[in-house]
Amino acid sequence: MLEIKDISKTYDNGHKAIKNISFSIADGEFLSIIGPSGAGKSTVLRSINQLITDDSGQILFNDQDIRQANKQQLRKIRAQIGMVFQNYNLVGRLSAIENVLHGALGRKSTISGALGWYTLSEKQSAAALLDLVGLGDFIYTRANELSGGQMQRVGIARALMQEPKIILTDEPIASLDPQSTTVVMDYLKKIAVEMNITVIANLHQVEIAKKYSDHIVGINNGQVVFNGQPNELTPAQIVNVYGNDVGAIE
Ligand SMILES: Nc1ncnc2c1ncn2[C@@H]1O[C@H](COP(=O)(O)OP(=O)(O)OP(=O)(O)O)[C@@H](O)[C@H]1O
Repeated sequence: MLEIKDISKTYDNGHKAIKNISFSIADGEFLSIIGPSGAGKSTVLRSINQLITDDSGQILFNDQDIRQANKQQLRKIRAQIGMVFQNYNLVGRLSAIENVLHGALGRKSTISGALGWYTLSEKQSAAALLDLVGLGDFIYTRANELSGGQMQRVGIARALMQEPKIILTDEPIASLDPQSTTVVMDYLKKIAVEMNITVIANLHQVEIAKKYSDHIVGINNGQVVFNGQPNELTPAQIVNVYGNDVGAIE
């Protein structure tokens, strides 16, 4: 269970990016954050694993306030939060399985991680995760020889290698064609449903958010203007979230 309580963030240039944001997320829930460009979606996501520090509020992860965690506690919390990136963040010259194994680094000693020493069981897990995302035939393919959709599935397998409780993903499908979008979203959904991993995704396309989410939070100008189930997101609510940024709605 993750509870975001009243978080606000003003960047160093004085811009108030988010204001008193609150919402909560149940375990295994697929939550989408929607809103126009610049609304504050990435700021919220970055707050959750404290890539930026908020000015005020609480972020409770299983009742522990992430904002109050010391370095060691934060490392433990971050180990439970996997990230899936818009631009995949893979090492192109390394194979799919080597990229997935990088997901285990947080649990290894610095030396064995730096030397790329992985146990047989870690290698077996990485191969099984690639199989899970439909890439069993591409284990030894170099990442830069994969399609965008396949690279994103490697990114998902790498996040899973971390054995996370939560996956955070900022625009995971922004660089993908419609067919790859469906495949990647289907796998993210499967992870939430079958592995009970909470998925929090910033999404630009409302229809995709409605199709895949259990719960949607709409942000406009740094504030929550919608917090509910997809079927509660009526056309009027969508206008409320996007204002005049109609292009984003389609
Ligand atoms: N490091 C920063 N310093 C100053 N202002 C920032 C910084 N990062 C973001 N902002 C500003 O804060 C606001 C919210 O940004 P954020 O990236 O969270 O929005 P977003 O909803 O994710 O937008 P997009 O959909 O375009 O990615 C924007 O006005 C942005 O310009």
